[in-house]
Amino acid sequence: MSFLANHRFLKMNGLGNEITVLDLRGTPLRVSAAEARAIAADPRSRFDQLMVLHDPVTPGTDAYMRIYNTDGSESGACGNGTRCVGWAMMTDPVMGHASGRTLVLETKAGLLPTEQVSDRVFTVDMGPPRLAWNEIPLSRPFPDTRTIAIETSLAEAPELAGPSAVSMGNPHAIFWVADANAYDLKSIGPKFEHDPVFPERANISLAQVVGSDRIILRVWERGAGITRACGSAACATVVAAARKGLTGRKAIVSLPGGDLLIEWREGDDHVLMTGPTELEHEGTFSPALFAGAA
Ligand SMILES: N[C@H](CCC[C@H](N)C(=O)O)C(=O)O
Repeated sequence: MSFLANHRFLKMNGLGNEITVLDLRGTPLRVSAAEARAIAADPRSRFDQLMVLHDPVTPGTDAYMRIYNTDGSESGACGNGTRCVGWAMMTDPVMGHASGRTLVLETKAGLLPTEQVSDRVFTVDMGPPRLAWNEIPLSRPFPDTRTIAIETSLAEAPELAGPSAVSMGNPHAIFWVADANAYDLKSIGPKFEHDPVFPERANISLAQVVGSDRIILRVWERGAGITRACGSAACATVVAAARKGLTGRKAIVSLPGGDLLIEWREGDDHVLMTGPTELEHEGTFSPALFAGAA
């Protein structure tokens, strides 16, 4: 029987981005890709991202997080999920051992200082963007990632070319469009996600700049498909927009699930993301879920 049988989880969301939080601190256990897919398949625990808490690795941090997509693949960043973990570690009666209003979380991509702004609102320091082609990563050199060339060209939307590329600990491609709602993202998203220029695939955003401090954004997520919000995509988009002179370094990003405030701080170049969290319910995994999942 899987160690996950009867294990407790929280079903949360950050702006409608579906997040399941699972605490494995105090154990050496690790969720497999098949187990993640099994958790995603149950409507009670379904997620766009599964956030798994592990014991801290770097001294001074509060927890190490592994982040799984619906397809079982792992990501180095999830902005909305990180806010949810912040809430869980400060507020949940079982997971909430943290004292005070700040935490430092860690993923394979780096440290994420997380601060409670009010009851359910959190700011995550998403760190500096990675802008060099080999850090994103792209499969061949581009001296300037503000605009890159891709191989995919769509007969139905030839204007979708020359996206910006940014890593926020996970790879993002941002297409600048006049109307973010004018496209069938479900059809075009997977084609760009798998473009050969993205060796680790990419999260695909359609960004409509509506002012020097406001962007409308829709996202097709690597490994998860269309989500109602993607925090790291919002961060990547404001960085790319500011680099192109389309907005300033601080902007509201309006996603289908609601708004995020993003600031690309001067000085240390860190990107700060502020937005809400919501607890939907808690539950325990049915043992039957993992029959066949190693
Ligand atoms: N929803 C997440 C992003 C998940 C990233 C994932 N789809 C990947 O990079 O594989 C967010 O709020 O940042």
